[in-house]
Amino acid sequence: MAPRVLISDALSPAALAIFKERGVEVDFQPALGKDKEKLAAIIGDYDGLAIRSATKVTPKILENAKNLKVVGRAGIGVDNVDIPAATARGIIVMNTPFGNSITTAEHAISLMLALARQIPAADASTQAGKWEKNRFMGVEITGKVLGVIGCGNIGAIVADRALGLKMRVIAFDPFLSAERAKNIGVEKVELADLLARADFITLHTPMTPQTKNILSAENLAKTKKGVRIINCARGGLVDEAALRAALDSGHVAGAAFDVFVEEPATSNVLFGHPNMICTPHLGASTNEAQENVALQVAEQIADYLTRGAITNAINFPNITAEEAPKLTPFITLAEKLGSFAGQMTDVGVKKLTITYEGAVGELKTKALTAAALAGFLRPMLTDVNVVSAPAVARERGIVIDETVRAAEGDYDSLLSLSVESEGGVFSLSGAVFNDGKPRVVSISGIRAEAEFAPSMIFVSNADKPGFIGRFASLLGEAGVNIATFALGRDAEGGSAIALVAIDGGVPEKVFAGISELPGVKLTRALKF
Ligand SMILES: NC(=O)C1=CN([C@@H]2O[C@H](COP(=O)(O)OP(=O)(O)OC[C@H]3O[C@@H](n4cnc5c(N)ncnc54)[C@H](O)[C@@H]3O)[C@@H](O)[C@H]2O)C=CC1
Ligand SMILES: O=C(O)CCC(=O)C(=O)O
Repeated sequence: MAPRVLISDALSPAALAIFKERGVEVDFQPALGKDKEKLAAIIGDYDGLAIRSATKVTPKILENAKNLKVVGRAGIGVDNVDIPAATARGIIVMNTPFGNSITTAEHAISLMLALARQIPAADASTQAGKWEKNRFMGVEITGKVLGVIGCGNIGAIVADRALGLKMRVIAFDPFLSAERAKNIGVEKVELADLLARADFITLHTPMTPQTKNILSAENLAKTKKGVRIINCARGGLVDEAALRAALDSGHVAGAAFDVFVEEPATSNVLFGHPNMICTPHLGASTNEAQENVALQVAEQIADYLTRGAITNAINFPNITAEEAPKLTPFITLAEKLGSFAGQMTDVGVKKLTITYEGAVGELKTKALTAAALAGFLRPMLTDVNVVSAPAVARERGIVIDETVRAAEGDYDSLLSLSVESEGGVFSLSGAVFNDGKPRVVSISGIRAEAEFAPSMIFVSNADKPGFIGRFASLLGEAGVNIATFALGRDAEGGSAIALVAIDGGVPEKVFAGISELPGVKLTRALKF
């Protein structure tokens, strides 16, 4: 059945064509994002959801999203998606990090120029027939200092355009390297320096606990008198009430905001001030940017739903369409080894060590580790998948150790798992054979090669004559058909293992009988 995607925001129709071309069924309901109840009622029917900023992907929506595999944000900020809740449900969240950056940077520059020359107020006055030539004295921007707070994609484009306008650009961004600052022609400064020196301040950070109210009353007081402030990033980076007071006192000469603490902003403490310019979150609103992000999000969602490729996911590593087929057998192997280890573990888990030997170490090991964790946790928890497993393991205090090393043994690629629990250590290794099928190749350090089968019995026993015969007869007498039988031992008369694939399940009585066979140390019925 073709995957189904719902577009619940005003996305460019360009997205529809992409989905259709890629064999994805699509429902375009651009007003639905604003109707939480209706969205919650129908979201269960879809595999993918494409949004802009009006749709709020809340835990309540996600609870109803029984089939949802991916949320794609046609834009940058994903603060309208509850990422932890989506991750916990195994839903990939993607954005389109570059498609609207130029457009948003241009909006910031437009607002800066509009502020410098009071264009909106001058326009209103002129069209009202007032011709107030003396009222609108502006400031020149050439030679002025622009302080950029947050110099990532958009901040760097704003800096580039401002340098073209002959401004001097200083930037505060703790994650901006000195080399990158040099390359883009900005002076990297501390926040206090920026506040003291900037004639214009423009904000381009995400909203985080560190950036919330980064322009607080205290920091606004440290700015140069007559500073002008532009916010095209997120409402709440500037304390709105404190800014209103600073505008009223004349300390801040003007401000231009595209974003507000509460959106849609139909009333706001900043509204009505003569030196305030406001736009309704228009940063990304150009035909070019909307076409870019719509095409990109549709490609990304379709790629994931039809080919397993992951691009620009916030909560999972990227996997290209070329990598996906190479990775798939190892994902299966990692999941099966994890599941085997999970079914062998019934006491508190302390640590999981995953070792990649040889060529497999060059693949996306983060994705493989996530698959192994999902397999491992699934016997203990329902509803865990490769997206949610790392977060679930972290939540449970399980230490994850990932090691990559060169091939040492007989396999080009070997994946090993070792579980340290209150009951001791259990380890196993596996490989993908030339037929593309994953096999377990050793258990607790004992070599035994076996394909995974839906129903298996694992036995660890003392290597004594007669055990195999008794074990096989017990199964035979109970009418349990053996499909494959793998054996191994560490030394003659030492420890031995048997991994047996059977047709159908293991009756409870048979299982109890195996446990009672002489020499049996441990037995488990396994399902894959
Ligand atoms: N108004 C609109 O319509 C649009 C708004 N945006 C918003 O613009 C903002 C920037 O987007 P991008 O440049 O694409 O993001 P980005 O991730 O490329 O850049 C953000 C920068 O902020 C820096 N940063 C993080 N914490 C910081 C801190 N405590 N102090 C100073 N800098 C810090 C990061 O190091 C990074 O360089 C985002 O909030 C995004 O949601 C993006 C597109 C459209
Ligand atoms: O989709 C929009 O209009 C808003 C864009 C935005 O804020 C973002 O991409 O972060």
